[in-house]
Amino acid sequence: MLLEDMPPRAWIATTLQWIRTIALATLFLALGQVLDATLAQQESSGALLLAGVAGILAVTCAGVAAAVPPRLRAVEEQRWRGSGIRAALGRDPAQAAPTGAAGHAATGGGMPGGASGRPSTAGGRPSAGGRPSAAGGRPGTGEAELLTGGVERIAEYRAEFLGPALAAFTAPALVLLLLGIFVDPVIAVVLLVLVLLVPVLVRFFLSRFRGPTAAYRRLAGQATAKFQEVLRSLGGLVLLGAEDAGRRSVAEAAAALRVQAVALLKRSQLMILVNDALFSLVMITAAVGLALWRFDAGMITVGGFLAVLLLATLLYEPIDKLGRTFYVAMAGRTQQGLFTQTLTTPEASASSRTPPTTTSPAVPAADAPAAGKSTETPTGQPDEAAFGPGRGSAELLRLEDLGVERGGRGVLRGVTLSVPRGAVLAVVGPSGAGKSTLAAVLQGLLPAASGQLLLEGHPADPAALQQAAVTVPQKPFIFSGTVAENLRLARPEASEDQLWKVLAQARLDAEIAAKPHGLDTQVGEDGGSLSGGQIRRLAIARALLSGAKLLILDEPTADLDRRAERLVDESLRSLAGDHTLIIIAHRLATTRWAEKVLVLEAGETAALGSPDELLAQTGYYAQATAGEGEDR
Ligand SMILES: Nc1ncnc2c1ncn2[C@@H]1O[C@H](COP(=O)(O)OP(=O)(O)OP(=O)(O)O)[C@@H](O)[C@H]1O
Repeated sequence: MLLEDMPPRAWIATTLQWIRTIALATLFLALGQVLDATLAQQESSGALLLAGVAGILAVTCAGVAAAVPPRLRAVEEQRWRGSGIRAALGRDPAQAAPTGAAGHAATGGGMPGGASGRPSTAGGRPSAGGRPSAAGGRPGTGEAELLTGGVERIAEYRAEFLGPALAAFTAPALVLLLLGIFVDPVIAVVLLVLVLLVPVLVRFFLSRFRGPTAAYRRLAGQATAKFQEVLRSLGGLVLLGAEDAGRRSVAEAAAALRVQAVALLKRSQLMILVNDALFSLVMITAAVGLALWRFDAGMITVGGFLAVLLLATLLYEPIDKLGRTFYVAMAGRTQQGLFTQTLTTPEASASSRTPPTTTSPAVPAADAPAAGKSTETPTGQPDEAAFGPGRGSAELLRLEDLGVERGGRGVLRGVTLSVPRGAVLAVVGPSGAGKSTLAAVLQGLLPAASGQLLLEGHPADPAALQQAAVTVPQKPFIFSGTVAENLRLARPEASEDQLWKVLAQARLDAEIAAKPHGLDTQVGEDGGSLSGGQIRRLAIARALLSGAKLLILDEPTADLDRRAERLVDESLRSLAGDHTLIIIAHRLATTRWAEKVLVLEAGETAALGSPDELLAQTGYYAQATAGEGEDR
């Protein structure tokens, strides 16, 4: 089981450690020979040379072997995280875990804290809530936890524990073999018996830890579940003025976890102490006793005696390794099992968004009216809801007398609006007018306190809204991977053609094509190698790839220079007609091409009309637009 988890490159570290062990053993044997030769007043330069070469080889191998695991860890971390994100967002069970770990879901691993320690039931890790919302098509909070801390532990286990541990556990065989051949087979056999007792002792100690580890994991699961629960119901808690109760319950769960963590740490310290004191003592005492006995019997020389003592220190390596890293192993293997299990369940594998076809737009909108071709009669009357053709198959969203409360206060009141498919609606208004609140309601993140919100003619529940809408935030989430990987967050199975298609729609294709690595260009941490405008357009492309029916853009041109703003604008304009866009805007320049502009003031509809109509009036829109003109 250990071997199947080992990444191929971990063998480099293992092999180097083996060479180091042989080199060290050779050094110790050579030192014994030097001692014998010196005592006998004989030539010892050959043995000295051998000792020198072996010493240098041992140091070199140890140095290189130590450098491999951290690098491998970074690679493993990226691989598992990427795979997890793709699986979580793409619901592709086949991709859920990188190769080499598929079998662990079923077994939960043979280490403590595996199957028994997995708090997936009885108040443990919140399986339902923590799952990716299949409807939402995004990873759930439980998975977010796995994709962050969990992945780190898996990478640590696979890259930094397995290779060195295998080397450490096999080292005694090499040492005893050399001891048997070059010093004394009897001592080698007796020490072998002692070394073989190590696995028994290891099992014993690990079994002592199963209980506390399981308890710790159960409490950790409960604390996480509590935290997720409070987060999920935060809106409700705030509305009810019950934030303190939520805070208290999280604090209680965290306190219980802290107590258990301290207990676990105490036991861990005890284990390391017992390790160091007992096992090293036993091994060295046994080696000294055996060497004395064989020396008395005239079976070994003084140099052989020295070699036995020195070689005995190498026998202690497996226990030493275990004492230092067994936590890494336990946590990593458990997380690996959880990871594989969580991301390969059929529940998590149901894709709910309609994939785009190569012949249709990424967001199908067969009945969408062309941009600027609304049949609407211009109006500046607030509550007429006269945007789009009204009820009917072409209507994507309808808000009827919608009211929203935050902090016990009505922050949106009586908003009535119809948004047809393919329409472009800009929402503007002074700070605090309720623009973000409206966006949150349309994404299913805030409930309506009164009135109705209809999606395609049906009352919209939060899950349906989360499914239908994708938001491009002001600061889009871009992770350090390639352009293609960032796009495929939204649709892991997307073909290169589909990626190029959405990049073209977002007016980013030419810039990506001009880069030497094209779609495989690394975007850097937080998209550091891309400009602000490119990040915005990449996020727009990703939103398009998701196939969501509604794109909500939060200040799409905020903080951009004029050229970048123009490119983002162009990209959005090209989507009009085929995609339904709602643009939350402070900068009114970005709204000039919208079909309709909803002006919110103090939570109410102050005006609704085309930009030209609103400019002809004397309200907020005309004033703020004039103000912007002066600023520029
Ligand atoms: N979490 C919250 N709890 C209570 N009230 C809130 C909360 N968030 C916003 N509000 C209030 O709701 C009202 C509308 O805020 P909202 O953020 O929707 O306005 P906005 O038009 O988006 O403003 P801005 O342009 O500054 O982002 C404001 O009065 C604000 O104080």
